[in-house]
Amino acid sequence: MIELEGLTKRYGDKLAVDGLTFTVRPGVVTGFLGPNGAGKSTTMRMMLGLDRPTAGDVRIDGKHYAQLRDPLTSIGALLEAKAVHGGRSAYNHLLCLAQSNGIPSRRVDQVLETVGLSAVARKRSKGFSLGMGQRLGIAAALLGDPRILMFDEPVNGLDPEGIHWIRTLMQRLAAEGRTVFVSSHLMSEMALTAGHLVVIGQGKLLADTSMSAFIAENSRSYVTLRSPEPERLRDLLHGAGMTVVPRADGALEVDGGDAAVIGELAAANGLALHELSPRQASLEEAFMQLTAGAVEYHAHSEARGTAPGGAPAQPGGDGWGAGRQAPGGGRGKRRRGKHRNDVTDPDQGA
Ligand SMILES: Nc1ncnc2c1ncn2[C@@H]1O[C@H](COP(=O)(O)OP(=O)(O)OP(=O)(O)O)[C@@H](O)[C@H]1O
Repeated sequence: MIELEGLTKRYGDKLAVDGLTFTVRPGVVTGFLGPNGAGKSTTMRMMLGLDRPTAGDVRIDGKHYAQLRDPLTSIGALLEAKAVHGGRSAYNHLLCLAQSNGIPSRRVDQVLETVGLSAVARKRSKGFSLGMGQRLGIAAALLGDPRILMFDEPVNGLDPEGIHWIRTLMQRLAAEGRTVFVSSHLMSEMALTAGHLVVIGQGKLLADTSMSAFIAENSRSYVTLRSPEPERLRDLLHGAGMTVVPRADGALEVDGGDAAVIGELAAANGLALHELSPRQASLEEAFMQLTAGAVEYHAHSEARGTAPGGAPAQPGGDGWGAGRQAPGGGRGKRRRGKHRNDVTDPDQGA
């Protein structure tokens, strides 16, 4: 396990990490999410003893990183893909790491095989592509066969095959009962990879929950309907206590009722439906809702006419429809000029 308690890091005036308390557990891939500058890399660096906390504590299986005897056998990490001496071959890079960490040299060939670099093992890593560099970094993380693995943006710059490979590897490592902690900005990828999420914003913990609960709690789900008699349908659903918002394209969006109930109600009242689609919110939509108030660098070119996740905006202006509030107590509303490092796009005249 990785246990953080009140973990805090201050750089001058900047509180980069602000009292984080959470536990990363084995057996599941835990995604670590947050907008740019939220403090993810700083947190990971403190976990690895590369930065000293201003306050609080982080323990790896109950110990501080500095107390681990052969750290690579307890925790493996990919922080920066190309943190490798370019003149060295992949094999020699890994061999040096193995020798300085009491790891048998046969592990070098094993991990090269695992990451698919055996054929280029004797070549200088200077000529490696971004993807090969990522694979070498992952090989180093796996070298000590650690029970805990940590990856900072592992799929950055990878092609679809590489992304798929990393996803499968992480899930396999978690299925073996290891602790897998991974940061990424690729929400669609994270949604496929992680079972648990830790989300931070401006250094503070915003969520520590399962993927499904996170999406359910931080996004709105609704049913989209189309009917040749939209007004009759709207009155019927209103009468049943549902909130109905007509869309500009003629569809109705319904909160507060599930598709089966709506379909049966329409049938019982002789109303034809041309569409009845429950809408499952995406991780990206939920993430944007939760973190909108914690975004440090925020462009002002707001997409007018679409809500996060692509739902058309209502005349109410915030994309959630008149009279409704975004989940999370309205944190989802974008407010101009609230954030310290707001970037104003002069072309937008904001
Ligand atoms: N060495 C440092 N000196 C001063 N400020 C720093 C230093 N390292 C990080 N920061 C600041 O701390 C904050 C958190 O940075 P960090 O890199 O941890 O965020 P992040 O969540 O990893 O961001 P990103 O997603 O953009 O990689 C940022 O405001 C950053 O500018």
